[in-house]
Amino acid sequence: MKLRKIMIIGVGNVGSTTAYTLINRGFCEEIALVDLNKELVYGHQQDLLDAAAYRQNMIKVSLREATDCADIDIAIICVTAGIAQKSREEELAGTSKIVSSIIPGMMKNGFKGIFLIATNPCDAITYQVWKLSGLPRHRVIGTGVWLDTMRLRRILGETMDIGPQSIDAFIVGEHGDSQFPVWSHSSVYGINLNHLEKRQIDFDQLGDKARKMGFEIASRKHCTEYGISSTIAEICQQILTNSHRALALSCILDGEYGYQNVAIGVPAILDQHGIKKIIELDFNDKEQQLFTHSIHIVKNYIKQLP
Ligand SMILES: NC(=O)C1=CN([C@@H]2O[C@H](COP(=O)(O)OP(=O)(O)OC[C@H]3O[C@@H](n4cnc5c(N)ncnc54)[C@H](O)[C@@H]3O)[C@@H](O)[C@H]2O)C=CC1
Ligand SMILES: CC(=O)C(=O)O
Repeated sequence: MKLRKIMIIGVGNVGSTTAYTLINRGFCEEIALVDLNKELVYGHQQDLLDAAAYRQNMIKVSLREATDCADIDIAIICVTAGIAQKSREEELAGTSKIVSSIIPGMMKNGFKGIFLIATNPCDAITYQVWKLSGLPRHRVIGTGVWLDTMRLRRILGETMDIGPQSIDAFIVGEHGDSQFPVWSHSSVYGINLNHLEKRQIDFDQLGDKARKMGFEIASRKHCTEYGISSTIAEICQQILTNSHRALALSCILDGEYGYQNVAIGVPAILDQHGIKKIIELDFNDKEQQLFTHSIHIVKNYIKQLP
């Protein structure tokens, strides 16, 4: 049986918590850590190995260079030169420079897996990794708006006293300020949310709360790590188990929704090869306008890539 191997590039708050989450979920056999800060990454490796010792299955936690990647199934990008404090766009110049210095070397050294990007601004960096890698688009995926979607489901769940897993609401667009919830397609057991709680709930306010949650958290603890790490682990698990589940991810569009040459958050089905199919939603007029606006925002970031 082939061992499943995940590489984490950038082992700071997000990378180290992702490694810990992967260990506790137990569906891969090796987690390869890559970071410029050799002391930090050695410390994380030893601590993570202590945690892995509690598992029934053998999980190797290795230290590697990004170029040592020919046997890796999924490479997670969570590097940064400094995390954003107000808008994810603040990171564009710094993170795109780091990404340019990493991806070509990986491709030269035979990377054959799937890239999963969490680094911000997530959609633009997903596009950059796709361009630099030359991989088919189904093998380059951004975490996109899946975290925002889970935040929305969590907030709705608290308000409606229903478990988040039973709420089929989701967000599309940029992982940033121009994202929006698709209320026209949001339901509980097939009952549209607008019908279910028409008078009691201010849906726009809840959507706004989900959109701002990242900075609500970061303003208090400087970073967000637990939510995104569960998001990353969830996406890896769906890929490595060939689940065919649909999540709202940053995908490279090639004609879907009438756009191409852009990465944006849309629902997509995941299988062992990455994105199997992008689901095209029938937006109402307002949603279509919001989506077009979000596309323009991301395209503007893409123009600024090196
Ligand atoms: N997509 C999402 O929903 C979320 C995205 N993020 C993003 O994730 C990224 C990471 O955030 P944190 O972990 O909090 O930052 P951090 O500063 O704690 O970690 C970044 C790590 O990258 C390493 N690094 C920098 N350049 C490198 C290179 N060339 N090669 C290898 N490692 C390198 C640093 O040494 C550091 O350990 C940021 O872009 C942040 O905005 C964070 C939370 C949620
Ligand atoms: C930092 C970030 O992108 C988030 O927590 O949503």
